[in-house]
Amino acid sequence: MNVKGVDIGSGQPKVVVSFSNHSKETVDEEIQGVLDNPSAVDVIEIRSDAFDALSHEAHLALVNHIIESLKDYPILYTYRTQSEGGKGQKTAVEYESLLNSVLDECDIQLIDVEFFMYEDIVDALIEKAKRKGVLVVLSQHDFRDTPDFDEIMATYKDMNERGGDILKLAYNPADGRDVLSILTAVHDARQQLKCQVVGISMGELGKITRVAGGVFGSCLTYGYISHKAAPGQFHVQDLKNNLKIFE
Ligand SMILES: O=C1C[C@@](O)(C(=O)O)C[C@@H](O)[C@@H]1O
Repeated sequence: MNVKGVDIGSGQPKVVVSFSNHSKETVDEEIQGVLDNPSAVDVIEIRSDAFDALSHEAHLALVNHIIESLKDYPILYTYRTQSEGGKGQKTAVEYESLLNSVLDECDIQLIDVEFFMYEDIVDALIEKAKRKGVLVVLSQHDFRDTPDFDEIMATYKDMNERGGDILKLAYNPADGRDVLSILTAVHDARQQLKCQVVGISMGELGKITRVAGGVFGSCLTYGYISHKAAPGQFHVQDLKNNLKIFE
């Protein structure tokens, strides 16, 4: 899948930088960080749950400011709710309405939709994104546990059936076996499903999934420039350097 010249799903996993700690000033710092490291970044993730204090208009204006400043990069819009480990406190109805406005008013290429949101909301957002030509990253996160292998596979399969373009699961491992479970599930999902997949094991224990995930079939890996968006993330420059080992 080619998005603004970035071929997601071929070659090494593409490096997504998460912009996750926002005021207008920190956004500008992060934008500058990308401009200073242009080859370390493939995709920009706007973690807009950090904008909760802003009005609806100011939120959209800040999203558009980032898009305008980084025109050459594919943009992934993500509003991560508190129940999935983000800062977002919006209700399901507010979540749907915000994502609808972003699809209408912002020039994004990818949108993250939380898979375990109400079914009708997820279906409506997928349908609208497809109409607009925006790729859907269906996601699930658990910052406490890793489900067992069969449950992880079942989630990938359900996400595939519901029409996600990229299926992304991120879990917290208790031990090395949990890390292996997600990597094995990434491998098997990639073999069995038509979709692109991402599997992340968070924290120190899971760091290997961020650099070696591509060996098993992960198409994206998330890093940071100024603030980690999740435990275990690498700076994007370190990610790119480490990915070279697997070329
Ligand atoms: O879902 C993901 C992955 C992530 O949680 C990580 O573990 O790197 C970071 C988030 O910003 C992103 O939306």
